[in-house]
Amino acid sequence: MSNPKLTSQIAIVGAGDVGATIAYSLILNQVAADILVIDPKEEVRDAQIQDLSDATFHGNTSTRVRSGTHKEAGQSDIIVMTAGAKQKEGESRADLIGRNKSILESALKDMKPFRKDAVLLLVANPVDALTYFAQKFTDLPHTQVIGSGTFLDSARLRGILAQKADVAPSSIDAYVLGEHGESQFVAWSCATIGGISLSNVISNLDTSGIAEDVKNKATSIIENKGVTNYGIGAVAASICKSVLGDEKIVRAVSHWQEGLGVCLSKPAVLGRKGVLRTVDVPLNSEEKKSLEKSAKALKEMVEESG
Ligand SMILES: NC(=O)C1=CN([C@@H]2O[C@H](COP(=O)(O)OP(=O)(O)OC[C@H]3O[C@@H](n4cnc5c(N)ncnc54)[C@H](O)[C@@H]3O)[C@@H](O)[C@H]2O)C=CC1
Ligand SMILES: CC(=O)C(=O)O
Repeated sequence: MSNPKLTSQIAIVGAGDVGATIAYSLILNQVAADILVIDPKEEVRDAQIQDLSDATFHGNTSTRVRSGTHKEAGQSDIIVMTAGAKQKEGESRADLIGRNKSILESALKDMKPFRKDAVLLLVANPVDALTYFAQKFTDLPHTQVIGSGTFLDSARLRGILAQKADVAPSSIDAYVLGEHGESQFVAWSCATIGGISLSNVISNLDTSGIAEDVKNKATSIIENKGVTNYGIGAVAASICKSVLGDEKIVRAVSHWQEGLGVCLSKPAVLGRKGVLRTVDVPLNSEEKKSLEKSAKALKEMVEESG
């Protein structure tokens, strides 16, 4: 069935496993009229476009998928940056910074000038550092340059808690905050199920074990299949939908933190202008220290990358 309301254009920069899965999720969820796919590997790009187009011939016939240039990407409503190297076994997200920072800088240079209301969504890793650099490399307002951050980790956390409490994940409000990486932490003190404090619903929760499982989930998937693509596909498409629909949904995404001098994840209200505002959840003193530790780790990562 066609959707006459679809008018927006989303550019997917990087047509590898993650870029293609995000595009697929955008098609299934009928988020945009046009999806531009940009990748210097033309054969891979064109094959992904042909395959993705097959998904638009039944059900969602309103979305067109085509190849584009970096310049065209800069004129899109949303630009999703997945271009870059992914972790090989034994590598951390932080190990990718040198390679992915240069790819980011050259890709963004080729996209200029940006449409004034464009929202730039960083997905490539290390996502918090790349969000910081994308803000430096463009003249877009900081609020329009965001990273998928710990939205994915928070979804993983909700999945575990939902199983333990035997409730739907959507009834759980629980966040992983800070870096999408080693220094992330769970804000246990403000986690709720159906509005009730988590500790009143589930007793004897192994909080440190769960936090470790969430942190290590990507590594264990990558060890066995070489990539994580479906979780981020759903998460990135959901951010795009919230932005284009000006939905004002609250999600933990990476964005500029004035007081800390880095980009990291805190819950934020998402709308057409990107991050409309940060939601400062009340953290206990231990969690406040974890947030500062995460900011320090990210600052060092950014400084060491030159
Ligand atoms: N933020 C998150 O939660 C997640 C982030 N990722 C990250 O996403 C990134 C991409 O992962 P995959 O798609 O699996 O990698 P991939 O290797 O399958 O695809 C990357 C693509 O980027 C392309 N590329 C390189 N330079 C480019 C440029 N200047 N312009 C356009 N395209 C360019 C490559 O040709 C390649 O096709 C990695 O950094 C990975 O760590 C992956 C999963 C989750
Ligand atoms: C690869 C990655 O960042 C993730 O799946 O969380």
